[in-house]
Amino acid sequence: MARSHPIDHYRNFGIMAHIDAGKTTTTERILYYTGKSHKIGEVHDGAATMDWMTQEQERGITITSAATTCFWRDNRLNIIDTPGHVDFTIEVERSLRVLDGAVCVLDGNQGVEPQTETVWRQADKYDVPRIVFVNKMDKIGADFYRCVQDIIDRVAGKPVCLQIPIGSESDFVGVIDLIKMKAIVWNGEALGASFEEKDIPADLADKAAEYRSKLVEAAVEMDDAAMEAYLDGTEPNAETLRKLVRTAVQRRAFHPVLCGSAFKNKGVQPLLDAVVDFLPSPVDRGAVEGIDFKTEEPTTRNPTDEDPFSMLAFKIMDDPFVGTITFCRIYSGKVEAGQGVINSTRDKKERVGRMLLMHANNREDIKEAYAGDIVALAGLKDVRTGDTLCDPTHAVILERMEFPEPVITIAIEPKSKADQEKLGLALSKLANEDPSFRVSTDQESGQTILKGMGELHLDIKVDILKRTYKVDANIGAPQVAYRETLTKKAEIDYTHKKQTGGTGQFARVKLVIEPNETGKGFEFESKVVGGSVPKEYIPGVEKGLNSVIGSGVLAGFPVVDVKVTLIDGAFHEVDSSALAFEIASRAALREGLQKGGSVLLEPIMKVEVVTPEDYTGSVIGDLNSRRGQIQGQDMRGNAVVINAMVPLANMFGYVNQLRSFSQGRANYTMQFDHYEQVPSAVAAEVQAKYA
Ligand SMILES: Nc1nc2c(ncn2[C@@H]2O[C@H](COP(=O)(O)OP(=O)(O)OP(=O)(O)O)[C@@H](O)[C@H]2O)c(=O)[nH]1
Repeated sequence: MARSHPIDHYRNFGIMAHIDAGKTTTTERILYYTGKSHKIGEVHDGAATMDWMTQEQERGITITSAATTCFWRDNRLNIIDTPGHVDFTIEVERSLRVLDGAVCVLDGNQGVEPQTETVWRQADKYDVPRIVFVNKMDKIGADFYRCVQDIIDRVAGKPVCLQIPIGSESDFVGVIDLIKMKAIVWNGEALGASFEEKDIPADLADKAAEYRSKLVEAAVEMDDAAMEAYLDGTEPNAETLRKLVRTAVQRRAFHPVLCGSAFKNKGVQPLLDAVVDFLPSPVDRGAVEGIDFKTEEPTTRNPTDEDPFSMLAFKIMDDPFVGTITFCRIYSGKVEAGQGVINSTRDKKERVGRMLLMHANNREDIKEAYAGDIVALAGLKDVRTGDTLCDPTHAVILERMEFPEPVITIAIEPKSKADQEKLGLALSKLANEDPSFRVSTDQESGQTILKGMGELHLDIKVDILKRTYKVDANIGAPQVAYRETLTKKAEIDYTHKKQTGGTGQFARVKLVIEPNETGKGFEFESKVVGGSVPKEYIPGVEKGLNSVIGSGVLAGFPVVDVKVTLIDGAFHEVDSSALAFEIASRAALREGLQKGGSVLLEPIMKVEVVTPEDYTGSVIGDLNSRRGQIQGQDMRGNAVVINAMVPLANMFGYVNQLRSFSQGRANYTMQFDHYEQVPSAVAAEVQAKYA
């Protein structure tokens, strides 16, 4: 079997928008018009096909990112759903990496909203070519031209109109296509309403001419010959004009703007045309960079079927019908169901079992997939988001991923035995889907601890546990993941002796406890000679030490970067046991940590605030009051980017505070940077709270 479409007929693109701008509705209409989704689910009925999970519908944000395949004008479109919330930067960034272009949907009444700013700037960061769709032109207060101006004012974009609207609000009937210089008018508002090409209405002739010149002038900049011809009085024809606009989008020279009303079924077909005409194919995006698995040298993979097979897993989801599915983008080569591949990121063999193509309402089993495809794989063993799967004989690692340390924790306590079982299952699935989410057990209390990157991140996981997995549980308040370490060397000689009838307990250990290199964690070594502590008791010693390492002496936080050496000890023929050595070592280490000047460490976050200039002063003042250290300040487009290091403990509730003093226009992202000693005044407070 051969590929269905040549790779330059592929468009892997995302739709990005502020909440409620109409991303879901637009996607639904695209799926309808491309003929794959025949039953349309309105968002307000809660039946939309892209929003898979109840949590998303209720919160009105799209958390998961799914990919859907459809076809338009003999092109193969893969729509990659992009989430947009600040706490999900990993998912946003992951999906931005695998898509070649994007459609930015604006609410025609609201223009560029705060979240549009966020996603726009993220797309800038990843250099994603994009076109703009001004939606909701039928809505009261819709103003196309204000939206265009907004793109300049708010995000320093370079809008160039390819269409202007005919009518507005309830009189919105269609658009003028400035490339063809024709009116496109829809016959009614019904789904699937037909449309006709007409002459431009007389009252819009001047406006159309004005915007047409702006378009042509911007377009001819892309090509010397076209520019020369234009200066000599010849405008490019429609085909040339489209090519020039395509070049402009690929070079990020400007952002073409279209308009319509997804809800009233107007403007969606021309939007699809624009996706095909202007957004890049995988070929336009060129070779992808990677690292050769064997030589560790930089290498590349070309977007062709002839190059060795490689693909990147960008999203793992739990599907009620087929179990775990892994969404992958194939960058080079081809792959068949049943083929053996290597997960080069983890150096593990895998077999490609079932391969699925996801459409909006159905899934199709496929036997082969090719460069450019986005496929869903069922039944992979151990693949995480960001892993590369490839040809074992030409292995490559496409991306080395580093996930930020999860630094917020909450405790979760299932209410019954049945809940405990459900919880265990659910948590292992969630942890596989999202590498920034981790689970551990508190050794002291036996509680299950969830770790994540932010308050909302964990909030949503808890929501999923309760709703999707029906786990009934008590949830603790979110806490900072503090750590403890020691500052100086200590030597402890400890004897555990107990004599109460029958056999007694006896164990003596001599430990050297010292700071270890940062990042080395806990290390233990036994240097005992001459059998003063017999070998069979060493596991007891280690067990005792580990129990303290999990929960330090200051406030019960894990102890890091400590080296413990057993240098000597003593035992008793009858009274010694592994248990006695465990007890002795435990007590010895606790004493050592006290003597070794234990301190608390706290996570310091690298915070990036992007704000309109007006709020720069307030942002900086506020960060200072949060014990933040400003690292620098820069311009990105017309926004100010402020970088700071701030203790996580002082970042709770930041999102609301920032929104309130910037009218919702400033945004931030943060990620863990390093651990640092808590200043003593603050440490006393923390200890009082947790000890
Ligand atoms: N008047 C009007 N309403 C629209 C249009 N498109 C979408 N809507 C409505 O706007 C609301 C939000 O639309 P969605 O498609 O859910 O927006 P979204 O961007 O996907 O929102 P999230 O999934 O919450 O991020 C819904 O009530 C839609 O019916 C439009 O063209 N005109």
